Parts: sequence; C-alpha cells; structure tokens
Amino acid sequence: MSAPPDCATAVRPAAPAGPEHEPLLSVRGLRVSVADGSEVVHGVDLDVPRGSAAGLVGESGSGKTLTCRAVLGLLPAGVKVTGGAISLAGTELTALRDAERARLRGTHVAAVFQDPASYLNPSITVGRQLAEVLRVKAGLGRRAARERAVELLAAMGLRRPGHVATQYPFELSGGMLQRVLIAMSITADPELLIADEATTALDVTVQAEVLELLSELRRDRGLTLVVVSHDLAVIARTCETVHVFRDGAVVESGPTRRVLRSPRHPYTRKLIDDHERFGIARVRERSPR
Ligand SMILES: Nc1ncnc2c1ncn2[C@@H]1O[C@H](COP(=O)(O)OP(=O)(O)OP(=O)(O)O)[C@@H](O)[C@H]1O
Repeated sequence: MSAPPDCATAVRPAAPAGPEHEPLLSVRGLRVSVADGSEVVHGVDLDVPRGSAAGLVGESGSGKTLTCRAVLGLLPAGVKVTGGAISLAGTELTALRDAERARLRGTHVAAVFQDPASYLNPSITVGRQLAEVLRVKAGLGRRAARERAVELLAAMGLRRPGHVATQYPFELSGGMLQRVLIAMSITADPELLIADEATTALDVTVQAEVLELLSELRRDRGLTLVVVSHDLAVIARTCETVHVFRDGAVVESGPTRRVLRSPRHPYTRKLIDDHERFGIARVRERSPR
C-alpha cells in the first residue's frame, strides 16, 4: 500500500459562510483501512454543496470508490473507516448503526455503479423489479408502483417505457440498463446520488446521453451528484468542482474550469497532459463554471 502523498499543495475551494450554505455532504479527515490493517484512504476532505455536482477523479486504486462506499456505509468485508467524520445533511453517518445506515440508503443517498446488469435479477422483467423497489423504498401499493415504474422509465428518457417495463435485462442495451438502475436509485427521492464509473462501460454517444440524464435529474429534482471517474472528460462535462485523488488522498480540489485550465498540483497537470491526447482540450471549453 502506498504512503500518503505530500498534500502541502492541496487547494480547496472556499466554503460559503452560513448554515444555509452548509454542504449537503461533508467528509472530514476520512481514513479507511483494509483487512491486513494497512491504511488506503489517508484523511480525505470533501465538501459537496447541495444541488451541485462534484467529480472525483484519479488513477485506479487512488481511493475514490472506498471513499464513496464509506459515505454509503457499504464497505467490503474487512474494510473499515478508522478515522474522520462523514456528515450528510447535518447527520453524522459514522456514528449510526448499520440498520440506520441501511435506512438512509435509497432515501437520502443512492448510488449507481459500472455493470448495471449485475444489479438486476435476469429472470424478472425490469418493470417488476422497479415496481418492487418502489413498493419497498417509496411505500407504494402494487398498482401504483406498476404505474409509477412506467412513468419513471419514461422520465429516464426510455422510449416506449410500457414495453421496456415488460422486458428482461438481457433484452436491453447497456445504456438502457443504466437508465433503469438510475430510475431505481431515485425511487425514494434521495438528496445525493453517487455515480461511480457509471458510464465507463458505455460507448461514447451513450455515455454522453446518460451523463446528460444525470445533469437533467440534478436540474429538475435538485439532486446533488458525486461523479466518480478515472476519465477527466466525464468530470469536465458534468461537474463544476473536481477533487483529484492520488494514493488515497485528495491532492487538489477546486472549480473544474480552474483546475483544468491552471492545475496547481503536478499530478493534476500530469492527468491533464495524459488526457490531452484524447481531446480534453475541447471538453475543457465546455466544462461548467
Ligand atoms: N476489499 C479490499 N481489500 C483490500 N484492499 C482493497 C479493497 N478494496 C480496495 N482496496 C485497495 O484500496 C485502494 C483504493 O481502492 P479504490 O477501489 O477506492 O480505488 P479507486 O480509485 O476507486 O480505483 P478504481 O477506479 O480502480 O476503482 C487500492 O489500493 C485497492 O487495491
């Protein structure tokens, strides 16, 4: 496991004053250790203002997923939070019991990951699976859940939603499946949605469409987004702030535009240089302010 990097050059955006501007999600000094006792997340700080979209970027193994899983209360077996605090809408999460964390999942914080098919039952139609989540998480009756499932599929931009509801996961494309998973994740109106490499497996056009859907949900429902990607172009497209992870620590944070135009940490500069070859320069111009 790698040692914590030198964070002397870490740059953070100033937090606005006043309780009404308190971030929806605030992570302070988060430390995570794995089963053999070694620390893999070394004191991560994140502030995500309500209604904003924050990107977590960095190479594979830099601690993005474990940070998000710590927020969700879904760490793998043997992996533990060993320090720090995680506050969601003013509630300190690390102090809660497992059952309370489980209750918050879906209703306050939800997530979508890569490989949506693995989160669906292959032998049940997507409409029935979505209706079941609506019954359990949103407390709807059988019929209301069925109707709401079709409405939600339509709201996710799926054409012929009534037909899609009758299809099995294997009949849908990767982009369609991710839309179904996004529908499931927002059934109980969570405030925060974490999209962890949710578009990585999709081809570029479908990826752009799913990212647009996430941005629409943010606009229309006031959803706060945390978008995890190793791809700076995905973050540039969706997020107005970015947190750059390296070796289990955040080495630079700031407005996406500023970070992409004038990176202050040498690792951020290297990430951008690597992306230049794949056309990040164009994306830079389009990134939200
Ligand atoms: N269950 C686990 N047991 C032991 N080590 C783990 C476990 N999960 C993750 N790690 C280690 O913790 C570190 C951080 O992993 P994490 O998955 O958070 O990185 P990441 O930035 O999300 O990378 P990726 O983009 O590849 O998912 C890595 O060194 C990884 O090998």
